[in-house]
Amino acid sequence: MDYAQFRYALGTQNGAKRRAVVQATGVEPSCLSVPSGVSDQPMSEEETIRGAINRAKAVLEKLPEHHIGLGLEGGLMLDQAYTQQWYLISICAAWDGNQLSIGKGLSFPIPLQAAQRIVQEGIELSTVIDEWGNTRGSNQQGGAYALLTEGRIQRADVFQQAVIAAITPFISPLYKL
Ligand SMILES: O=P(O)(O)OP(=O)(O)OP(=O)(O)OC[C@H]1O[C@@H](n2cnc3c(O)ncnc32)[C@H](O)[C@@H]1O
Repeated sequence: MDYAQFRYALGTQNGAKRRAVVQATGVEPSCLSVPSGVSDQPMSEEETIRGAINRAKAVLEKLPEHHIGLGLEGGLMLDQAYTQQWYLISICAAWDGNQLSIGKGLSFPIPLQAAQRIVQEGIELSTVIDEWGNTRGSNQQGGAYALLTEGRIQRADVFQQAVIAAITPFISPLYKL
């Protein structure tokens, strides 16, 4: 399968997200910041997916000479069913002007202390992660995944899998049977 057959437009300038697309497709996307239309810190899976879709559609509209618009969105969700735990999620939406596809990356539990500060102080996850890791711009680098796992998992790698999941239906012949 040739993931490099398309020209991709990515709805952000974020370095970790750009690397994820390069790793997933083997080609450099055109990057343009577009509004997600959701809060800076999405607090549910539904809101995170909506932000990803908004970005994918907006960037393809702005860069119509591309085949696929990609929206990558990070967010938090509370698992009320089993663990009462907050999870970091990484979603990719892919839109070709006709068909929409969603890929979901690794869902990772975040410490209660981080979730409480985000909810109570209205701050973003990256603020807490940068504070704890004594870094700046962690969301453009390894992210919370890298801090929590001491580098075993990188934000770009998680989004890479989400991107592959989202674009494979446009590429694999098995979806056209
Ligand atoms: O530049 P854009 O594309 O907006 O990327 P972003 O990282 O700022 O924004 P997202 O919408 O993907 O994520 C929502 C918020 O969650 C934060 N966030 C998400 N995943 C993160 C991670 O792995 N590490 C640190 N912060 C993260 C992020 O910094 C935002 O404040």
